Amino acid sequence: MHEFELISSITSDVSVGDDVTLGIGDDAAALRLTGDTVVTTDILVEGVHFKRQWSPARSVGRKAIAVNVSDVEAMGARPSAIVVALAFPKDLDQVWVAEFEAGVKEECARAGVSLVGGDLSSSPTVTVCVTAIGDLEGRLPVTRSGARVGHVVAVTGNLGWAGAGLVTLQRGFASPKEPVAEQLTPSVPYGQGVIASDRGATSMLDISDGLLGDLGHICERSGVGIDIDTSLIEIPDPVARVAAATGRNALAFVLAGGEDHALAATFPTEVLPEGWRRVGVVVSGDAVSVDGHPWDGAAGWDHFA
Ligand SMILES: Nc1ncnc2c1ncn2[C@@H]1O[C@H](COP(=O)(O)OP(=O)(O)OP(=O)(O)O)[C@@H](O)[C@H]1O
Ligand SMILES: Cc1ncc(C[n+]2csc(CCOP(=O)(O)O)c2C)c(N)n1
Ligand SMILES: [Mg+2]
Repeated sequence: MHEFELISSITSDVSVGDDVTLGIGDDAAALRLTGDTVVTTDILVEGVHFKRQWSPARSVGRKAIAVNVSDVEAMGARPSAIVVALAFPKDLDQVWVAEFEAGVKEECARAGVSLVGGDLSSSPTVTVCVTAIGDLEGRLPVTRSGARVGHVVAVTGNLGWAGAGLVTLQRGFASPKEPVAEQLTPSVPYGQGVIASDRGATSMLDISDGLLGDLGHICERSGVGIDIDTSLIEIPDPVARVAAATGRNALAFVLAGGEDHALAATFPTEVLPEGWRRVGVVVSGDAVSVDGHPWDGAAGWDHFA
């Protein structure tokens, strides 16, 4: 199949939301948003973020959308639109590309975003770059810099699952299935970003590199410390099972495992929105601690370490 046939087959059945005034098919799309626009991009590279032996194409397509929309959620914006650039080897099976695009559309529907454009190229390995756009709808962005001493630190979504899934896959296993599924496609708590913003969240981010590492960004930008109270941390059963089977520390998966794309935020009061759970408190200082002590385990993911 040639490039333009491929584009037609990908874009023939795309439906869009009311904020799209011009969808796929021209040099650019047009959107009519009601407030300030948030824009974010994240890249997925074969061998770095996924392996084709581990991930069905559909999961890669879904993950590419999920990890980007979670950044829009983390700003307290309503996810609006997505563009997807895909580069892949010339000899890649066309079914792979079709399934990837099906995954993109499936996750767009789950996230409530419109696919409004993209790009295709050939490349030695599969690379996906997505840009996501969100509408603040009159709200202020929830940044990383608004945490103040005494605020409650809370999370919504899964923690530890994707990291446990990665270790499972690295050891050559495909089960337990739930953590593996979360590694292949994180379940982002869609809708919670706007809810947190409306409930007064003072800072927020999505957890891509591990809870402690990412909360460190809030500490740095807000000029505070954060203390995590491990008595408040639940260890999900499948995560505990992977830890036991691999001789690892289950708490380390939850605190330092990456790629769950849960949301973490600080709130000025104890009363949290439904679905959020308290994990700690903002303290004076400049770093994240665990039960009052520095964490001596591995920090979060670093692409260039
Ligand atoms: N190559 C780049 N050029 C310009 N800005 C960049 C570049 N890479 C990252 N940034 C910006 O730096 C900030 C932090 O980016 P980073 O990728 O660490 O955060 P993230 O996207 O939330 O996390 P993750 O990539 O782990 O999901 C963001 O504002 C991002 O737009
Ligand atoms: C094949 C394979 N090897 C390793 C990993 C683990 N991994 C890759 S990127 C990342 C952090 C988030 O990335 P980013 O900061 O780019 O969002 C993690 C934990 C994986 N998913 N697949
Ligand atoms: Mg990024």
